[in-house]
Amino acid sequence: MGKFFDFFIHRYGFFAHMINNDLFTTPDRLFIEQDSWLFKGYAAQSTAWILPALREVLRYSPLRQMQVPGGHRMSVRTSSCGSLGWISDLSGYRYSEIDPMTGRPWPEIPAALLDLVSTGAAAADYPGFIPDSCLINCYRPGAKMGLHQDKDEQDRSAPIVSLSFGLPVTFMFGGLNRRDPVKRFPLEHGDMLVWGGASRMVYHGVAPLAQGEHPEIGALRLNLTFRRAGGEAQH
Ligand SMILES: O=C(O)CCC(=O)C(=O)O
Ligand SMILES: [Fe+2]
Repeated sequence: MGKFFDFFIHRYGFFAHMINNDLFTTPDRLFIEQDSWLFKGYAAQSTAWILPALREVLRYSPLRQMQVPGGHRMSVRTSSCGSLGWISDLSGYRYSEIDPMTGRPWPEIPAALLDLVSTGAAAADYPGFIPDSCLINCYRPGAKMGLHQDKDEQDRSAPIVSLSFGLPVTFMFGGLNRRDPVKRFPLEHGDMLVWGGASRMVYHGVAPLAQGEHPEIGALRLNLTFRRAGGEAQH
């Protein structure tokens, strides 16, 4: 009865939450795995302010294809905002306070996005989540991200909150070992995926993006991944 019971408890919890919160655009959250939830269309009605804010961030710290330690470049174009940004180069993966492309600190995470994400995390039972890093991933058709764990963060008690916009993609949600079975489900425009707790270190990735044209975003998928990368002292 485990999952069935869980479903009812969380369903009830969700509606209780909704009464006090009108930010939600869809009245549901879907159980993915222990401590992990999918909120369909959570941010779909917020693109009128999210996209201009993002454009501003990317004017300051542009998208680029980072080099991985093996030498080739990622198919995904990335940038960051927040006090720490995720970077990759020949010497490895890590977080940096400075954008290596501009030599300046990363731009701030727009305040309204912080609010949206903290509210979303709370609805997934992670109250008080304040990310210090937002990785911006931009996929063109064909771009993908292989199965990996997010393990460059110091504070693994915090969840990961991910918002997707534009073209749909197949998300792969595995287990704690690379060979564990992988659940596959679509991430579509406005979806929010929150994972943490017992699932914080799961292997995950996205399948190659299929061709298409999204009415608002064009032939792209944008993914914003909010994390707590530094220790408690980082804000
Ligand atoms: O694009 C996505 O949905 C996943 C991104 C991701 O896993 C990462 O940036 O670490
Ligand atoms: Fe990841």
